[in-house]
Amino acid sequence: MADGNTIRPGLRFEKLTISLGQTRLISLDCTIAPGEVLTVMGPSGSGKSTLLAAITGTLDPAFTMTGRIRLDGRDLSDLPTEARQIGILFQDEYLFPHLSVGANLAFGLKPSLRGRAERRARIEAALAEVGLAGFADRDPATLSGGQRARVALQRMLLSEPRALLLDEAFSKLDTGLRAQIRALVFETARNRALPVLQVTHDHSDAEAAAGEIHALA
Ligand SMILES: Nc1ncnc2c1ncn2[C@@H]1O[C@H](COP(=O)(O)OP(=O)(O)OP(=O)(O)O)[C@@H](O)[C@H]1O
Repeated sequence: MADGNTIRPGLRFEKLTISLGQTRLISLDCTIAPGEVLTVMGPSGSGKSTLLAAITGTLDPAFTMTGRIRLDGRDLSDLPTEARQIGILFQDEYLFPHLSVGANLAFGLKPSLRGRAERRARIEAALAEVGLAGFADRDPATLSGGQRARVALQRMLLSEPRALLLDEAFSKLDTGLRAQIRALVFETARNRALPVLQVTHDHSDAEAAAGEIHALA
């Protein structure tokens, strides 16, 4: 059913509440516009993972959710997880250790993309974009932490997400690398007009995002 909100681009939380029994964990009513970042901070147990689960469609039935989450106007509750077009980066890159870098990136490609040459070209272009041209046949274990982070970013982007979630995505990187990868991720999100929701414990992540901060109690 069309209404004023259905055409609004970005990731929108419409009077979203998530509770566990009588305890209200999340109360959110805002829009993350394309290219903007919302940082969610809060102590352990405050509901950060719960919010991410609600967005990806993996919320445990123990929680009660009211309100809506829309992505580019579409109500996400109508869609299964795999159809939500949400990209996620975690603190671990989750690259498959027994597969080459190129084979890892192939997991990001849409199944509808057929043709070996086209798939190979997409993978090569994704690697070149982050300074890793020629790395397709490398074993992930031979890459530095920063290189692995860039492969994980590109694998996620190959799936053509329409929003990006960062789950403590930079917390395993040391200070210099953290700033570098973080700048790359935020710049990429701006260039691709992706709304970003980042969950972090780190104030430098929040400052670097230069967006709104939502504190959970
Ligand atoms: N499946 C579940 N069933 C019942 N309670 C749960 C379940 N998953 C999480 N919780 C509870 O919900 C609350 C929020 O948990 P959540 O994992 O979202 O916190 P968090 O902010 O991500 O914490 P952390 O920073 O430690 O990862 C906690 O009190 C947790 O114990």
